[in-house]
Amino acid sequence: MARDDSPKTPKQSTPVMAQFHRLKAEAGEALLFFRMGDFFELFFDDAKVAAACLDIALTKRGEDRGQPVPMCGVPVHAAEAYLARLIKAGHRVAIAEQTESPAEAKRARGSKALVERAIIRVVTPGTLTEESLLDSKAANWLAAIGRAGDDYAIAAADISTGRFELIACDTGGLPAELARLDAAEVIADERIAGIATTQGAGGFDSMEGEAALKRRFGIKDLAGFGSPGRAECVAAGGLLAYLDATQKDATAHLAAPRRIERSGLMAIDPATRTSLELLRGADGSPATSLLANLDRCVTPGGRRLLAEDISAPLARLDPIRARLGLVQYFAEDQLLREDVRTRLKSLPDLARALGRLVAGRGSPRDLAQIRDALAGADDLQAMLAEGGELPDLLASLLPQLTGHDTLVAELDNALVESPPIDASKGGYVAAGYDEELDRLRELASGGRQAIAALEAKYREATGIANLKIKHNNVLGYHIEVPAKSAKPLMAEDSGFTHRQTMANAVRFNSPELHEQATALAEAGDKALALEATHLERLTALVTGQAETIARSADALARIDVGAGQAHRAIEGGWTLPQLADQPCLEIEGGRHPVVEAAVEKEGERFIANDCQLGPNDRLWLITGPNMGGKSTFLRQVALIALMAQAGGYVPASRAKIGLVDRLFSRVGASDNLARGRSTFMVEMVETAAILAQATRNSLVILDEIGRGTSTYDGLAIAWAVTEAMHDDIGARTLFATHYHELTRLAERLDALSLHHVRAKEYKGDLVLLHEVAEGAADKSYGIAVAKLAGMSPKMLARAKDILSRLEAGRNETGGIAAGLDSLPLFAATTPEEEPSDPLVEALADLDPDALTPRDALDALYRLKRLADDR
Ligand SMILES: Nc1ncnc2c1ncn2[C@@H]1O[C@H](COP(=O)(O)OP(=O)(O)OP(=O)(O)O)[C@@H](O)[C@H]1O
Repeated sequence: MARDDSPKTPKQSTPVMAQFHRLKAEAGEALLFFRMGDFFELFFDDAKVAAACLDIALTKRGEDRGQPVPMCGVPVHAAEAYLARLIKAGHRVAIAEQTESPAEAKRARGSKALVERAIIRVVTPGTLTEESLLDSKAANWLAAIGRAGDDYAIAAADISTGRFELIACDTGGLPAELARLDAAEVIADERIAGIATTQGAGGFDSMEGEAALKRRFGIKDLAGFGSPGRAECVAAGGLLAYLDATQKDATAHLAAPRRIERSGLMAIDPATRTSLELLRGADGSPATSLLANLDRCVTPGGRRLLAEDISAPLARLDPIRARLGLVQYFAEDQLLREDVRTRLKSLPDLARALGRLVAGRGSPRDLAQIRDALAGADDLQAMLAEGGELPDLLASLLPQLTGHDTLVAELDNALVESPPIDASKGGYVAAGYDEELDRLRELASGGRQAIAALEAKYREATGIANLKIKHNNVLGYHIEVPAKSAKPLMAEDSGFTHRQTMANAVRFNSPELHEQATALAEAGDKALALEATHLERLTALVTGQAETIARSADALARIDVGAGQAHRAIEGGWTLPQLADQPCLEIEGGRHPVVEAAVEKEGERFIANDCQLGPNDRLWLITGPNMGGKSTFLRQVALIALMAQAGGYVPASRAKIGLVDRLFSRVGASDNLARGRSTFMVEMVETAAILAQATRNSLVILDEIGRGTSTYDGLAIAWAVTEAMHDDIGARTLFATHYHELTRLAERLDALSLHHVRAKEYKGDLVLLHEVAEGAADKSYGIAVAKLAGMSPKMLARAKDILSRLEAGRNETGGIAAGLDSLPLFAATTPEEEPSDPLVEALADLDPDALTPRDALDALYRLKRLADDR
């Protein structure tokens, strides 16, 4: 007999396993959390994956179709923490809940009935709303990519706050837009080269998308949304279908879509974002980013908005000036600024509380957060309105902070001061709000008193001093006495009914207790049910005003960013930038905020530098020793332009920024981490992208491009890139290089000028001055930097020897650029300081006629030592 036919290994699954298989088929690739009582269980491969990821025990649960069933589980009350880890590790999780209680199942379908289960939600990285799963400082975008012919578009939603954006772009623009959003999850229904996406849930169709948008927002025509194009409708269709598929019956919170006009924003590609360390430092940590350095916001909403401002600086004068006007208003009035910040600090996260309520996952505490935040917004409005002449942006924000008086009053009357997150135990509706509820609560509390009185009465009647009335989930209320005193109560006519005998105690019931307990439970149940209806009604009241509440949340966030930026500007002694619409860039006393903070922490001073780029001098070629500060200078110029266009003050004593349409920052191969492709290849691809996209109005930072290949190839590429940048593109460009040969380009290219970071040798040691000066560097000081780094004297001596041979060879042949023309190397420059030679200096200092024989011998030893040092 074949093994499968044995009665012990039935081919059919048990009913519960059959139910599991059905739900697992529905969940697809998502891990299935299968609710069984107090646990979410995972089976088969899901169990293996989850056990490994969560570091929990993998067990077995009998057999299914002849095969053992691997299983692991997490307790329901702690599920959120486990979910967080699975989501972080990139998994999606389908939650299958029991949709009826075991008692209901029995009542409906008999004693052996299986409890109904259904997937109530698929938790994915882009569709989170729970506070504990989200980063309060960052938006949480789900992005869907749509395509119609050659046009692409992104539909992006952050359902934790209800933001919804439609962005039209070409394939080339996709990575930049996704990088701006820093999306938690990207879905598509086809593969898109270079972008990691997961499969959506269908709906990627322009007609379907249009219909879904109309249905969702109850409109007849999309003209009100700025008539999104076909690709945008495809993307929106995919996004809405995915939200429906993951949220099931709950509706995700979405405001009307905002079409993002990319021309209104400074374009910044992913490589530039990484290189400028906007949201994460080079070590990947947010703590060392530009954002962390700038962030003085006091609300989570403000922090999220600042991150967006930094990720998407503006490229139009008026809106930038509006933001700057707000910052200036707060910068110039310290008392007002502090008052605003103190008030904001105490406010809850309005946008996210609203997101949870609209998504159907709201709690009584979320309602109280709405109440407190809206009341605070109203007070803030009243205070700010007294301020006389207001900057335009603030004047337009103030009305958005008010208008919720009735709602606030209702929530105020209805809720206790600090209601719980868990609604199941009640206690969140305030006393005095509902007479019926008060009556039921009184009954319940009267019942508890009556039970306490009963306990006293029984003690007295039985003479058992430690008789107790207790409560548990199995027996409900019962009387418990020590085993040794139980005998009289066991008698037929004692008035007590025996329920349970334990090792040390015996439990009883009595008709009186039963009656009181039933009354108590009924009153309690009714009170709970009544509170639940209030919760539902109040939630509906709030979600009915979701749009205006979301607007209040946005206004609070903008005010927080304005005041926070002002605070940071005052702290750092920053300046209000001037914006212009010609391609100029004038920075006096510019600083790199993050490096400055790091340098100051070490007790040193950061050296401020100027930069002047304009039509006649738009390409700076910067040379100088390693560690001299070239990269810092380049990045600080880029950051100042970015911070100004994000609408904030800048770390400089004066700054005039001609609007930058696109910002590029590239770091040479050897400074970059390998990302699968050869680093040199990455560098070339990225440089090609700059040459293809940069315009006259762009700002380009090139840091040692061309270094990752052979010297000749590298120089040739750097040379050609510089020429193309100068002649064809005309973007404002800063190019740091170690190829001193490039400085010869200054002879031919009118708008190119030479600069260097200063250094000098003092008594054989290199001193880095971190000062940017005109002209090219006199030499590269590589060996001196190696000495600073602690390389051994023997190694250094050998390197010096090799260097002098190489240089001799170069002089004979005319150097590596000999073939280009007959100009001598570094012809454009006059070295600022002759390199000093300690041996020559010591010799020059000697006056042989004035020496005693003893001095002469000492001098000889000294000279010998200096010669050895060389
Ligand atoms: N303006 C400045 N004032 C004070 N210290 C500075 C300044 N600029 C840079 N530094 C310090 O010098 C270090 C090196 O700077 P940076 O990386 O910009 O040099 P670099 O010239 O680009 O070097 P490399 O060519 O090796 O990449 C910084 O980490 C910082 O500590």
